[in-house]
Amino acid sequence: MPAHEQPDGLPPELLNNDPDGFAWGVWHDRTPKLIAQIKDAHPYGPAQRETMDALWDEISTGRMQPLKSGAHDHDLWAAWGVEFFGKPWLDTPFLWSESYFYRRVLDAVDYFTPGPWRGLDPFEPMKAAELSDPTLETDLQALNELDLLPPAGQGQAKLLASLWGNRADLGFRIGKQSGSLHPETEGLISDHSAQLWRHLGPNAHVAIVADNAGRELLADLVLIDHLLEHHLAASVSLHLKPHPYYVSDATTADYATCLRRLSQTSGAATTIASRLKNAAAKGRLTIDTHDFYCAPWSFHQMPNDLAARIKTASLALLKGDLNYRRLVGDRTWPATTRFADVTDYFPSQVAALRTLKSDVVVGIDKETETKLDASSQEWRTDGIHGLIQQAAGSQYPKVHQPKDSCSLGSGVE
Ligand SMILES: O=P(O)(O)OC[C@@]1(O)O[C@H](CO)[C@@H](O)[C@@H]1O
Repeated sequence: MPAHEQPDGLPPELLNNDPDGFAWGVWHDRTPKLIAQIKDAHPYGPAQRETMDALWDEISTGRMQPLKSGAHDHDLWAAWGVEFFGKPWLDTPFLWSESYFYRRVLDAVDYFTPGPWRGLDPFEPMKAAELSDPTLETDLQALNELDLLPPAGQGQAKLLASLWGNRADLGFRIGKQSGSLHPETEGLISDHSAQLWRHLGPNAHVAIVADNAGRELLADLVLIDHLLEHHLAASVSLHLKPHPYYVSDATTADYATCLRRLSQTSGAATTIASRLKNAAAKGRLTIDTHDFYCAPWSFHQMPNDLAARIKTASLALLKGDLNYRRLVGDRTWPATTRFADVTDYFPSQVAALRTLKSDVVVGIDKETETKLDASSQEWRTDGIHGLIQQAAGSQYPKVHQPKDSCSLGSGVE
């Protein structure tokens, strides 16, 4: 057995404690800046500020603590965190601990606590700033020219816009220069888009598991409209986060805001917004969510009720880096591992649209990997490279089986 493999045949999970790993920078550089930004963004009182500071102390010098005892989901997290609580944050898995960090931020700012701060999205000012960026108007006006292309060309352009919209992730930009943006296909290191389109048609039901609000969600909405308008889908369900997460992840409130923003730009954007509202009114565009979308586990542990809903889709389109980590497992997979091999447990046909922003990647051919490794680029994490991957089917042997689906406790749908 190769040295990097675990006895169960899976490569090890990515942890936080590798100074050369991507997670190291997240905890040492990005997290303190993010905590400072949240404190700056709202007129929080001393208790909330002290809790935020205490969280940073705990992460940087202490051991991971459970949620405060009054939290509605205290018991759930107590069970989920049993093997991690009491350990230094750096010695825990990257996927698990990052998710828990966002849960602790909501605790610190009283997001779930009955009282005046309940429901205030700590990341809202950062999301709003993106939607008021003056360059956004020009980008939305460009939709008018797109209308002049033949439908297939429009579709491909909108698919790529939805992919590259994922570059605009706000959490990722903290502490980084915004990289030079490549138009269209430059930077695309794996492209199964031709295969993806084959799953679509007048009777298709598409589930889009969204990632970020702002520019990315706007691009997703434009793509959804295209699918519905051009008979590439009979219906689309847009899966959003049930509460704020990973800074810019899209919630229902963000969806409503993005639709409003679309309708504020005259021409094609307004037309798209009104078609989408119409599709929503007719039940062709539905919104879905589940607490599991903010749980710290990979999709192998997707609860049965969510899996049953996803299973109705002809194709599930998973957006972004975090959904990719959860789909393939946040592990040290060799980059040449077949995408189909690590995703065939998923309840439906699945495609990933992802800008690479963390260490994990699969489905890259050897030649491409060698070329990228030889370049001076940090191609796995620089937020510039992207992929569109789709498993051709389940003709490959399963590399691993789904684990037992996770329990979300009582009171959760
Ligand atoms: O899912 P997204 O929005 O594309 O990316 C989320 C992300 O920015 O957050 C993590 C770092 O905090 C990384 O996994 C990833 O780069």
